[in-house]
Amino acid sequence: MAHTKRTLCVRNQKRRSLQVPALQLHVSKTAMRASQKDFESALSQVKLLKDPGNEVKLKLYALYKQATEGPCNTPKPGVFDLINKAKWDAWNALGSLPKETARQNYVDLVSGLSSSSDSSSQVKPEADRKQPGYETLVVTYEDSITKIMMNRPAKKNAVTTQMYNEIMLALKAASKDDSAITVLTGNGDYYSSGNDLTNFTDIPPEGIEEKAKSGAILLRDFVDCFIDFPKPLIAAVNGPAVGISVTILGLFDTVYASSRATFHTPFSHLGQSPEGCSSYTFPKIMGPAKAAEMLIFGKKITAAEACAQGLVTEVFPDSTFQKEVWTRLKAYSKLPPNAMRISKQVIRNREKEKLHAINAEEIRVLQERWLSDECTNAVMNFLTRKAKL
Ligand SMILES: CCCCCCCCCCC/C=C/C(=O)SCCNC(=O)CCNC(=O)[C@H](O)C(C)(C)COP(=O)(O)OP(=O)(O)OC[C@H]1O[C@@H](n2cnc3c(N)ncnc32)[C@H](O)[C@@H]1OP(=O)(O)O
Repeated sequence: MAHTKRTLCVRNQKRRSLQVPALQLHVSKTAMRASQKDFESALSQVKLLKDPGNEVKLKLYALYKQATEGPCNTPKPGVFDLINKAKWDAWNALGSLPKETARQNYVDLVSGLSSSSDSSSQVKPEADRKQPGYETLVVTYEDSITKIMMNRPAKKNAVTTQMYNEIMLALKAASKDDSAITVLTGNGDYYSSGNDLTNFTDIPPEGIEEKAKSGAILLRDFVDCFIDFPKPLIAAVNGPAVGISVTILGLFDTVYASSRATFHTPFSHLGQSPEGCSSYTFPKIMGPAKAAEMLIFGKKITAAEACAQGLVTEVFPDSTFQKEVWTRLKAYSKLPPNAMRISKQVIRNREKEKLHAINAEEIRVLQERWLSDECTNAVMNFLTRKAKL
C-alpha cells in the first residue's frame, strides 16, 4: 500500500501547563432564552431589514422552518427546481436541531443583522466580522480566511448534535463566501474530545434504533461535507484531539498541530468502529500497521508521531503555535483563490465517489455498533464517571 506522507518537519517539543478554559453557557439554558414573543418580534423585525443576501435569507428560512415545523419533512425537490432545492437543502442541513434552539438561533441571527444594519454607514474592520447565528462555534472572516472555531472549551469542545449541525452550516457558508481558505480549530486547551457522549442519552420515545438511524444520517451528512468541501481546508489542532475530530483530519488538505496536541481514536474502548473515512485514509496516509494500532487498539500518538506518520503536516511549539500558524495561513490566503480551489478539486475529485461509498459503509457498521452492549456499557461508564480514557 502506498503511503502519502505530508511534509515532515517536527519542531522542538515543549510542554506547557494547560490554561484554565473559560466557562461556557449551557446550551439548553441559552436555548430557553428566546420566548415565542422574542421570536414573533424577530419575524416582524426581519421585514424591516435591507436585503441581507441569499445566503442569510436561506439561513433565516431554514431556522424558521425548523423552529415552526421541526426537522425537514418534505420530499427533496428535483435538481432543476433550483430555488426550492436550495431552501430544502438549508432546512435539511439542520438535521434534528431542536425547535427551541432553532428559534433562539433565528432571534440571534436577526438581532445580529439588525445591529449590523444600524451601523451600516460605518465600514467595519474585517476582524469584526464575527458571523451571527452560531451557539457552539465562533465563525469569523478575516484576511480572506474563514475561521471556524469550536467553542465549548469547558467540555473540551465535545461535539454535540447541535455542533455537528452548525459545523455543516458553517462549512456550507464558507464554501460560498469569498474566503480563499477555511480553517477549523478549537477554543481552550483541547482541539476536541470528539463525539459528545451525551448524544447517546436523549433517546426518543420511538427507541434507540430510531436514535441510531438519525445519528447515522447526521454523521453521514457531516462527513460528506468534509469530502465535498471545495476550497483548501486546514486544521489548526491547538491541543489534544479525540475520536471524530481525529478521523476527519484525513479529509483535510493541511493539518498544523501544536506540540501539545495528541491524537486518539479509542473506538474499541467505546465498543465502536472507525468513521470519518479513516478506515481508508489512515492506512493510505500512515500505512496499515500504524493505522491499525490507532484504529483497532486505540493507541494515542503525539503530535511529533502524527507528523512522522504523515497525518500532520507540521508541528509548531505550543508557545508560538498561534502566531506561526496564522502568519503562514495569511500568506497562503493571498494566493490566487481560483487556482487553489481548482488544484484541490483535481486532487480530490478522483477519490470523491470512493470516499462517499466508504463513508456510507463505515456508518452502516457503526450504526449496528451503537446498539451493542459493548457500546452502551462504555458510554454508561463514561457518563457515570467509572472510566476515563
Ligand atoms: C444511539 C446512537 C446515537 C448516535 C449519535 C452519535 C452521532 C455521531 C457519532 C460519531 C462517532 C464519533 C465517535 C467519537 O468521537 S469517539 C470519541 C468520544 N470521546 C470520548 O470518548 C472522550 C471522552 N472524554 C474523556 O475521556 C475526557 O473527558 C478527556 C480525556 C477528553 C478529558 O479529560 P479531563 O480530565 O482533562 O477533563 P474532564 O473529563 O473533566 O472534562 C471536562 C468536562 O468535559 C466533559 N467532556 C469531555 N469530553 C466529553 C465528551 N466526549 N462527551 C461528553 N462530555 C465530555 C466532561 O464530562 C467534563 O464535564 P463536567 O465538567 O460537566 O464533568
